Amino acid sequence: MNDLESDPKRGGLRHIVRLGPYLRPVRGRVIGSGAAVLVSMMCGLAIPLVIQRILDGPVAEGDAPGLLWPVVAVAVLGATEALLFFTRRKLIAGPSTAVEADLRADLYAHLHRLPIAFHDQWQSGQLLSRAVSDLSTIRRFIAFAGIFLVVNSLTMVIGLGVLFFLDPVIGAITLACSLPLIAISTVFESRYSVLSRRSQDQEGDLATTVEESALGIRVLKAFGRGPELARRFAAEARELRGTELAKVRVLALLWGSIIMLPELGIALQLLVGTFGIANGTMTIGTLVAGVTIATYLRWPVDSIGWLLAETNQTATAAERYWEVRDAEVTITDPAEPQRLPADGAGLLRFEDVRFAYPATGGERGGEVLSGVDLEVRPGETVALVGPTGCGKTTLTALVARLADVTGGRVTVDGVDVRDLRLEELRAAVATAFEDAVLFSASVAENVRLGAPEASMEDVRTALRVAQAEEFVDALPWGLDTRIGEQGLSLSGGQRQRLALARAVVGKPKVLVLDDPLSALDVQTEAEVEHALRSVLSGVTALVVAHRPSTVQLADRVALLDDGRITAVGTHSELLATNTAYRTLLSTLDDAGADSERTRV
Ligand SMILES: Nc1ncnc2c1ncn2[C@@H]1O[C@H](COP(=O)(O)OP(=O)(O)OP(=O)(O)O)[C@@H](O)[C@H]1O
Repeated sequence: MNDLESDPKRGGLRHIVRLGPYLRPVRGRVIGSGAAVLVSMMCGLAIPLVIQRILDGPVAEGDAPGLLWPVVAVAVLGATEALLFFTRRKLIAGPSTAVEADLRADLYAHLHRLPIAFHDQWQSGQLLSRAVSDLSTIRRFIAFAGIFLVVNSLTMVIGLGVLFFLDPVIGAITLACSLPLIAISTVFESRYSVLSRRSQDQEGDLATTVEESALGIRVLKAFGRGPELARRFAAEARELRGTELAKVRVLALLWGSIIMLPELGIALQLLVGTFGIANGTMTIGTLVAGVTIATYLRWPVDSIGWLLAETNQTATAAERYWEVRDAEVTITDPAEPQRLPADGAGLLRFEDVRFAYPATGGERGGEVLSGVDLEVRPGETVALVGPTGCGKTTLTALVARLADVTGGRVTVDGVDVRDLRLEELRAAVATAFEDAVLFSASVAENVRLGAPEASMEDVRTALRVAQAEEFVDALPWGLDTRIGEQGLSLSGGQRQRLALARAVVGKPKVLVLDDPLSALDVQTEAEVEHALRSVLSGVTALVVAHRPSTVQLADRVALLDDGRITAVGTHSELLATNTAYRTLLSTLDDAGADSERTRV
């Protein structure tokens, strides 16, 4: 999902308006903060009017004692202005960060609910930049740009009104110089919004590159691909720089016009005012007050373009945020959930199961599974074998509903997995993957991800089953040892055994293992499988097998080929009767032997 450029005509503001429900709980403080800054600006506007009175009154008449109250008024107005500015900051800091935190928490929770298919299609860097920099942009808008856009517009209107009241000519000159600014800002806004979206997407791409390089650092180092990646990164960074420079050019053009026009206006006011004073149609106080107000209005007028740019950037950030939040959660609890039978022993069945990946890049995804029928009886271990890419992993993902069948059904104890609440299904079915991902947490916390309520005794039993207790006890803090990002400080075999412990800790009825033993040496693999069998004798297990040794430990073997189960039987039956199985096994043999040689 890259380089989506927003169409300015689509009305980016609606993406900001959709943030409304998040602002509702803090609206009192947001409005209070806006009111504080508006009153503070009004105090600033009032000061030139008092100055007018001073110049045309006590100063013109040489009345020194008459200066006292106007001077006190200026001091009080100045102090109030400063105090209210401070109040604005204090009022808005809490709400803006609270909204940012709520948006971020909801995004994170939504990411967890979204199906694997969503995560397959989105780069993690794009998600990261939306969760971090786009939300910071939204926070800045709530705390600053949003409020000032309203307050500065109001100040402009009120200030112009005061100028017209003071002297219609001075008012008209200021208005004439402000109107072109609004036109220029509108043109600038549409150009800036396209650039702003582009730069935010490019930032996401950069984040993806950094993240993938950090995760794959071993591969990159082993293949000596660091310099090439660095060149690619530099090219991406240059592209982002180009977009940022284009943004600066648009801003520079805008600022040029913004600075020039008000200066021109002040020059004209001085000219007209000097003639007015000479003709006796204007007082010195009125001219000074008019020029001071026009100068005071420069910030509200000047800032409009910049505030519109911030609004644009926020609209883009909000659009990017909602793109993720609007992604459909396709795997949900059923409307009328069923329960698993209390006396169910864990019968797993695939009935005419079909599956096709969603279409990507305009191409329709072909069917990977086209009518799979398979029964794994309670307590039985079935090994799933088949040529590479035939759909073994895909089939295992359907049991715990990491993806949903596109035809047929998967049942556990006779209940369609789609009729179960996800929580109940995932407590009954545990999955361990080929890639043993561990999290930055203690050993115990990593194992407990499989069953958060598990007692310390349950954790120990699971570790024992997975032949992991011994090495965990040898770690510096035993079960409390924090393991590094993705458990990188552990060996591949240790990580696999912890992943196995995590799968069995909840005592599931059905265990789905997607070749989780691939990183173990033959002896440890046999120990783990032996322990798994003896301790969890009541578990139904479907194991994707890439090694003959794994196949031999299963009660039966199912051969998946061309989207269907083409043979089921014991290892020796299939060996004796099925040519395709014999051929496949000889390739597995070779692969197994190769991997053993690699280890030696
Ligand atoms: N997320 C995905 N989107 C589209 N196609 C996919 C996706 N994941 C897998 N496939 C395709 O589906 C087919 C089956 O993949 P799967 O990983 O299930 O095979 P496998 O039998 O487990 O392979 P292996 O033995 O190599 O692990 C392959 O052609 C693969 O390219």
